[in-house]
Amino acid sequence: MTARNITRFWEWGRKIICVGRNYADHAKELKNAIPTEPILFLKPPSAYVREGSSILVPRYSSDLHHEVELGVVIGKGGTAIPQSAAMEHVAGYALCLDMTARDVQDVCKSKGLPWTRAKAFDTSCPISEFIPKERIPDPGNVKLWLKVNDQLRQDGCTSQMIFSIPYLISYISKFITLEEGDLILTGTPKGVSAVQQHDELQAGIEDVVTMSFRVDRQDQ
Ligand SMILES: O=C(O)/C=C/C(=O)CC(=O)C(=O)O
Ligand SMILES: [Mg+2]
Repeated sequence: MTARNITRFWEWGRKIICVGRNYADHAKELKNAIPTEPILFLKPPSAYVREGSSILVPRYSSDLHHEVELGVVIGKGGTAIPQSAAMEHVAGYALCLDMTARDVQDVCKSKGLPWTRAKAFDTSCPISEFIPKERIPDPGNVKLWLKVNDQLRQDGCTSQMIFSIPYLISYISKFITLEEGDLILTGTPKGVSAVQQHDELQAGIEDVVTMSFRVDRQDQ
């Protein structure tokens, strides 16, 4: 068997663990309280989409939102990882979008139901190339941005996160064993908004990476 290559972590079929409301300005724009502990949800590996393929608006949604986020790629698995050792478990990063069917999420929230249909559908996790750890020496202080059709919508910095990357790795690994190839989406800054069929999304992390995706609709 050929050795697996972490730079193609999305092919491994591992977990995608997402953190919600980790930026106060985003929690406020959706009129949510600031969390006192991390809010977590999952996406399946079938949510991944790579540049060259389109983000598909699910048939059942008419309000698909972009959320630009820093993704943390786990390189060494572990359970109950102490914060002090957390960064030793990181192989690198990816720029990610947490595509969210906001209308569906609102219905789920009003009924007290999980967000799975709103957050975990096919193509709900567009990602950049793998970014080796050394290229982002301080992941707690990098700027993320997103444009729709050349118009800037999101422009945030990971220094605004409520819960830091080491804290999140430690917190999550207390009840979900982290494995090599897992991805943690660390939450979005403010500026989320709706996208339409034929829109072009561009996103980046400072001078480290950019990526572009086109939006299409699922066949009716
Ligand atoms: O509670 C809401 O209305 C929305 C929460 C989110 O979608 C959370 C995130 O995914 C995030 O903050 O990145
Ligand atoms: Mg999100």
